[in-house]
Amino acid sequence: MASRTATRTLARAAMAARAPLAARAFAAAPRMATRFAAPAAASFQQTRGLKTLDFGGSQEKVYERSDWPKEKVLDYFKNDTIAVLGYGPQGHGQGLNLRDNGLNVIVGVRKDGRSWKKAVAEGWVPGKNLFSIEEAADKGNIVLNLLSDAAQRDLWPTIKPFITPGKTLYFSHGFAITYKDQTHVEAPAGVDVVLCAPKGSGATLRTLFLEGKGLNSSIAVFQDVSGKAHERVVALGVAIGSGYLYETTFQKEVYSDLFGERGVLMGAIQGLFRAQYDVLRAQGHSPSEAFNETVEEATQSLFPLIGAKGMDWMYANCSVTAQRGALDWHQKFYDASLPVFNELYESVKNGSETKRALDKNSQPDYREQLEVELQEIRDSEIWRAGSTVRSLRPENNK
Ligand SMILES: NC(=O)C1=CN([C@@H]2O[C@H](COP(=O)(O)OP(=O)(O)OC[C@H]3O[C@@H](n4cnc5c(N)ncnc54)[C@H](OP(=O)(O)O)[C@@H]3O)[C@@H](O)[C@H]2O)C=CC1
Ligand SMILES: CC(=O)[C@](C)(O)C(=O)O
Ligand SMILES: [Mg+2]
Ligand SMILES: [Mg+2]
Repeated sequence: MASRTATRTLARAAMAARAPLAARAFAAAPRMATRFAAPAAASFQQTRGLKTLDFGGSQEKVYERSDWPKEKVLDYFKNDTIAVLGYGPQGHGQGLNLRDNGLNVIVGVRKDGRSWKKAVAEGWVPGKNLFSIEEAADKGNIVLNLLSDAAQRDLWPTIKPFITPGKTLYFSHGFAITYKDQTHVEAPAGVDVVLCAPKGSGATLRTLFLEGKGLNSSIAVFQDVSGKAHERVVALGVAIGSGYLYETTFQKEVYSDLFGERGVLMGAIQGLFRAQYDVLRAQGHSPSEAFNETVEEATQSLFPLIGAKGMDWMYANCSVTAQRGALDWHQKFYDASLPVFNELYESVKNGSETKRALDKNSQPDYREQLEVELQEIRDSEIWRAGSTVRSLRPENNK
């Protein structure tokens, strides 16, 4: 019921949005698009670093790292030991960025596992700043729980005794706390519980930091015992290498994140690429043509234009033939996918997605199982064709 009402509401919103879109005569040539480009978001208040900005008509607060220069961050955390539990993509990115920022940071992972070896290879020293999960949780007064979400459930009874009053417990996902009926992770008494969720891969968090840039992250406070939880999570967000921070709640973060990664960011794009490629192949196009027209042109040419200046900018840099056709067809794709997105959101909200992630990713061979499916993707024609196409990029072909 609820999802049907939501579908109807969204469909109505879509109808309302359609008219002005058509009327806006999107046939703008590139130079027109530049002239009529929307003004940069207006800033209404600015206490250095904190701004209220207009996001498409809604006012939201964002925090920028300009309010937290390196010396201030160093001073702020001078008496703290930051323990990073887990060394997956986020443990790696956040841990190394904290270390390079000069903070007192230690890593906790299970001894001699894959993460332990990776941490040693990246300069963490056993007994100095690399410990078992229990030892690190004990030594740290700010504990960054960056274990896999399934391990956060399974190891909570082990970690909990070390999260004593006065400490700060930090997550990069609202998963464990929001779905506490499934994870049994309850905020411990006397502890600040905060979230800073980088909106991108840990690898990108690291590479952007090294380039002097920053990934955006969302922040939230679930439990504020010290009265300083908000300030501390902003400082931590900056210290791990975020560019700017926007506010959310644990629940909003986990709903949107699980939805987005299953949707456009990963699952939906994989499905769309595959469907288009299969039609082209069935109609007699060669693998290289099908791949180029589906993936290579998207990632190498058109999608970066969306990233640079928005959807209308990508349109404006394509032929008017392409613009006319894509504007006409986009609605059909919207209509076809809207019910799937609604079904997905419902599946996130009712706990089915988290239940499956917890069940699957707590199996002893979960990584091998995932790898089997990744290998199937790698072995499929589309991605084998892609490998050859990538090898032909001049920069890969020296
Ligand atoms: N990947 C990303 O870029 C993003 C992730 N997040 C969130 O950040 C958190 C960390 O995710 P991510 O960095 O991807 O890490 P992973 O999900 O890949 O988890 C990796 C860590 O969990 C450890 N682990 C898994 N199972 C166990 C176990 N049974 N006992 C002990 N350790 C275990 C692994 O250790 P070992 O190697 O020893 O198995 C490894 O150090 C999650 O909450 C995730 O949702 C948020 C934003 C983006
Ligand atoms: C990279 C990221 O933010 C994801 C896709 O949500 C995740 O890895 O969980
Ligand atoms: Mg995410
Ligand atoms: Mg995620």
